Amino acid sequence: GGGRWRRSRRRRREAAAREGHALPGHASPPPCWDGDREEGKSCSQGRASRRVRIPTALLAADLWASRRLGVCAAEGSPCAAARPLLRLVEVSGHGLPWLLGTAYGLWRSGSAAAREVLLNLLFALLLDLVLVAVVKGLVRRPRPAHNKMDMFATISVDKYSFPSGHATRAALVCRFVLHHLVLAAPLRVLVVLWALVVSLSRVMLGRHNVTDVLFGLLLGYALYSVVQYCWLSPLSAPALFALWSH
Ligand SMILES: CC(C)=CCC/C(C)=C/COP(=O)(O)O
Repeated sequence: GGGRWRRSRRRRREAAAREGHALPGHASPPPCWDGDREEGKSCSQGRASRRVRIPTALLAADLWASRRLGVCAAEGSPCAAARPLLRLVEVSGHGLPWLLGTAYGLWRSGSAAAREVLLNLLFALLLDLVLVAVVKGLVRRPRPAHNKMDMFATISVDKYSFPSGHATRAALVCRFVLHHLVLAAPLRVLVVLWALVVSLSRVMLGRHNVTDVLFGLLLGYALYSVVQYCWLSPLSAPALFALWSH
């Protein structure tokens, strides 16, 4: 009796996973993701090379929390009125304004010290873009099903979700600015708040799942340590700095 009940329950769970919906008492069933199919579909239908296995309970909790927090994901969402504001927050953490702004600052900078800091910020931003693109391309986690893909200036790997590029940039820039700029305490708090709001807004806009953002923050935090370790200076990279002396 017990064995048959367990078998039939397992069959129902597998069928639910194939169809991408949850059983009563189970937040979400998918056991893995495959970058070319919507998350929540059975991996038995995907190609082995594209599969990423992660604990089912963690994935289910992640999908459940991300759906609940995606309150500005579309026009009909509970907090749709806040969507335009969050899209402005999105622009504030986008790679393009940061790259262009830093390059412009570098071009206009009058002091050697400012040039050194800006050159390292540019290096950090480029390293971040490459690293995120590589991880997205390897992991191939699809964006949440409730995401509306209306972001500006994306590259091909941006159809993938893990990790959040905005979250890595927010953590990286936050650490960089706090370390290299002399700011009054209220401004330092604002910088940290900006990084947190950019990260939270990724889930609220439906762009990302919670784990994409948490991993992105960790990656950006760690990346800053790499940038500090490889710090470019007139001593370590004389050829680069010689570009400005002519
Ligand atoms: C085109 C350039 C220079 C950068 C792309 C920036 C971008 C669109 C990142 C995606 O961020 P999320 O992974 O947080 O959605």
